[in-house]
Amino acid sequence: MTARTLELIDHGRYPLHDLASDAGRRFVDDARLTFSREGLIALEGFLRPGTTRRIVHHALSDERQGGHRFSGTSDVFFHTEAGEDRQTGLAYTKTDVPYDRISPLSPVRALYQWDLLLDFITAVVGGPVHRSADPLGAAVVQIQRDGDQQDWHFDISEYSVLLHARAPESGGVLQYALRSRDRVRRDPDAFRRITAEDPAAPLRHLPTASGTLVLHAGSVSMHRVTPVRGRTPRINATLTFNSKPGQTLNEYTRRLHFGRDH
Ligand SMILES: O=C(O)CCC(=O)C(=O)O
Ligand SMILES: [Fe+2]
Repeated sequence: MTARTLELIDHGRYPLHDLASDAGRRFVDDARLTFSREGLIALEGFLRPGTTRRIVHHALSDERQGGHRFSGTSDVFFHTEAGEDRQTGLAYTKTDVPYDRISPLSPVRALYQWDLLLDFITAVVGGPVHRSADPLGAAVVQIQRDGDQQDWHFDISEYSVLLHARAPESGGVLQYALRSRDRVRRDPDAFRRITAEDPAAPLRHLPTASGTLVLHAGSVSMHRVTPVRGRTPRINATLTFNSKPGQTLNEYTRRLHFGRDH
């Protein structure tokens, strides 16, 4: 299983099986530095082309059989802050395939269950991480078509790995405000500046590129996905992790994104 999972990635460039070697240590040191400076790392060409093709194939058939079309608004904190329901006011759309509807044959499942990926994340974030225990949101495949977008939010999970499988013709950029949670919670003006893309509160941008693995700390950096444009859908998988075992989403978020609670 592990040997075969290794073949899903470019392990010559990204030696997840050999982190104790000189090359492995250099790779982790670089990733750790970038993660602490930028709040995320993006490993281009991490997935082999055959892997992204298989993710796309399963995403499109899983979408037909178990995809949930979301259309609406949400609280940027997903109800994790008592007494808060902070909305940008934007109605947005996207389609999610929840974990229990992702094909067992999709590489997304093999990669989520792969212990070497867990070891790599642990090394980069500097402490043990665990897979989510959420039956629906632990790992999600997202399909975004022309006009779809995800509004500003903070993730409930501490860490997300994003697997970019297909890039759209344009749009579909991950924008984030580095370590903005405390600022946004305390200061409505900070929130307004970020969502208005005020140059005084500079945002970081990450376009979608097929094959890239992104690791980000989405619970502390407010982020969104800009509107996708064109006929090619954006296809992305989100795998979630926490420093504590047994963590889940909440009912609000499950109902919002999957239309059901279990
Ligand atoms: O699709 C992405 O790049 C990010 C999605 C996201 O923010 C999320 O699933 O919470
Ligand atoms: Fe997110």
